Amino acid sequence: MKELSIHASNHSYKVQIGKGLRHTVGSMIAKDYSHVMIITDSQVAPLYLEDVKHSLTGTPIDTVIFPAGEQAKSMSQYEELLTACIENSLDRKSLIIALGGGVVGDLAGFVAATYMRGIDYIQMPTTVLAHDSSVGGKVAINHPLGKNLIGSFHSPVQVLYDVETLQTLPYHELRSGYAEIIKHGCLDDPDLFHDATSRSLADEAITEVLEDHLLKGIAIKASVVEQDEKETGIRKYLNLGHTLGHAIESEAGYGHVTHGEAVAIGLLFAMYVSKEKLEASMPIANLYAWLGKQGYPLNVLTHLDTSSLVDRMKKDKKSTSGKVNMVLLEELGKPVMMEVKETELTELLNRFKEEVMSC
Ligand SMILES: NC(=O)c1ccc[n+]([C@@H]2O[C@H](COP(=O)([O-])OP(=O)(O)OC[C@H]3O[C@@H](n4cnc5c(N)ncnc54)[C@H](O)[C@@H]3O)[C@@H](O)[C@H]2O)c1
Ligand SMILES: O=C(O)C(=O)C[C@@H](O)[C@H](O)[C@H](O)COP(=O)(O)O
Ligand SMILES: [Zn+2]
Repeated sequence: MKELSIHASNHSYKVQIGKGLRHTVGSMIAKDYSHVMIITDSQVAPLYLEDVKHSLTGTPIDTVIFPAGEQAKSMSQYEELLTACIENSLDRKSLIIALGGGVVGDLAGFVAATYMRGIDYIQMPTTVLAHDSSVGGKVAINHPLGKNLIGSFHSPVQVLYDVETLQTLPYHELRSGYAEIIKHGCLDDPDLFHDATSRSLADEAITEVLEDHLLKGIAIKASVVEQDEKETGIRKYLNLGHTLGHAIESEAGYGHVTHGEAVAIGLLFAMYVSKEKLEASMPIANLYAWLGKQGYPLNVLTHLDTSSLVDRMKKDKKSTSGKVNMVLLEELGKPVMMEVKETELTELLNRFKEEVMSC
């Protein structure tokens, strides 16, 4: 098992990564709790819920299963989960376990952040993408007008990543999660970027390097969130590719394009803007070709209206007074924040659609 410690403002927590951890959760939890509520989704539950439940002995356990998918990060689903907490008499000494991908982590984490003004929760990620979402304490639900607009910072008390669960992950979800690995490579590890984008994700051999890529991604994320937990400075860099990515997700309708698929297009756009505004040398053609070969749905952008996307980008959490701030790259491994004016953004997005996305 691999382990690293993250120092959050209120507490430190361990990220433990290994095979079969779902069978030993009970003995790995550091504290006694009055109640444990496992929150998971309808696809993960039949695969792993019993294993986790079985490992927890001696504490009353409740389980809540919600329909899988991005649409669950909604007000109505959030309210249902809070109702389940109240009906099951969870108290301030209770623990929530978020068993699943980023949707479960963000939603259950937001419930934990707000129920009785905040109770403990453990992240048990089961997707590649959740190497990112389970670390750092950002929890949120979506609003029809924008991604993750309702949320909080609430760090987990532990992250238990059973990488054996990734064996059942469908290929398109593995691919989706790789967008965040590539993002972490762009931000702080060009070798990781080059290594990941020189492989075929459909190849069986990816499982041999996957754990290494996940560990590298987690280490980069951990280092950033330790330095800037509440995103007043360098944490904004973790949003590389998300200014357009989030706009695509909400404009297309949550769940029509996965988070990772949208971020992949957003990464290409961030590279394009970096090339145009900073004269940065960016591997745009290589990344575009690699994403296409892996089957990322790159054509979704052509069906989305530029001015609607720009309006959505103006509502991004990094924007101030409607001014869009994007994370750009001076070179791979060197992120920088930059304001992009509305007219320029519209022009760049139109040119990006024509020059890059219609090849
Ligand atoms: N909080 C953060 O820092 C952060 C970071 C990145 C992304 N996110 C959020 O994460 C979400 C995306 O997460 P995701 O891609 O994990 O999506 P997800 O949680 O919807 O999981 C993707 C699909 O895979 C299924 N699944 C999960 N684990 C499985 C397994 N082991 N085997 C088979 N099927 C499995 C799920 O049921 C779902 O259908 C987005 O809402 C995004 O905004 C948050
Ligand atoms: O942890 C962060 O900070 C990130 O930006 C990581 C992103 O991959 C993630 O999608 C995050 O949820 C986006 O945050 P948001 O503040 O733009 O909603
Ligand atoms: Zn993301």
